[in-house]
Amino acid sequence: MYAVDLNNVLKRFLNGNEMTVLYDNMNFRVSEGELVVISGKRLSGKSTLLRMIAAMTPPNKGTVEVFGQNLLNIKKRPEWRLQNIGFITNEGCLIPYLTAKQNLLIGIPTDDRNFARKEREAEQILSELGFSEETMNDSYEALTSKEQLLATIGRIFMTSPKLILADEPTKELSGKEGQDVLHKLFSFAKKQGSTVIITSNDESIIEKADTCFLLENCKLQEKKTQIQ
Ligand SMILES: Nc1ncnc2c1ncn2[C@@H]1O[C@H](COP(=O)(O)OP(=O)(O)OP(=O)(O)O)[C@@H](O)[C@H]1O
Repeated sequence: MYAVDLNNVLKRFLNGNEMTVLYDNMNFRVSEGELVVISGKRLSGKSTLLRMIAAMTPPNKGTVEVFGQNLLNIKKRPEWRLQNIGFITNEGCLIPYLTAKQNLLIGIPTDDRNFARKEREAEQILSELGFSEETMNDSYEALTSKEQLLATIGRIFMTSPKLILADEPTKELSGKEGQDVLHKLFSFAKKQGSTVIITSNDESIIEKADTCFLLENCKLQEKKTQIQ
């Protein structure tokens, strides 16, 4: 079974009278535990591909399967997403008015008998990611871009999703900062056996991939990375 399996996918959008075809008869397979980077020009459809894998937008034709499940057959998509997917984007993945720590604890009621243990776990994760007691109790929107990305990664560490999708996560960070943050994410994913699909045109990220694809002319083509 593949982590992700797209078969003969067509995806298009109608904007006014203009039809944009993003993918035509596209196939894409990712094995469990693989680290895949997808690169491509602006507006080639990288973000849409991740959104499709997260069951946020359907294909017009073809099938999208995640861990063997055809996404069209999922009844409760938000629940399915919460259970299976960690999604990192630049648009802010966490709740702005909650603190970094509260964001890690979403879904765990304060009267849950495991709450205190989970709270300690959240503190430990955030502290390992470089948060002080003060910053972990700051509202998410008060954090810097780097801290917001780290908090999102903290949420991923807390929930251990089987599939991690990251849409140009380091776009707002300097090269070195971005690499440090992603290094933490990649080590975690390898340890947990999580599958990672990341969109980026950054060579330093591409060279970490097990497999790299280029999205071009409505298809994904495997691209040799520099170290292969
Ligand atoms: N919901 C939508 N409705 C209409 N058009 C859309 C929708 N979502 C995406 N598009 C169009 O699909 C195209 C690809 O967008 P997408 O954001 O997937 O590309 P991208 O490769 O991630 O771009 P970038 O590198 O700029 O982030 C764009 O032309 C966009 O306008």
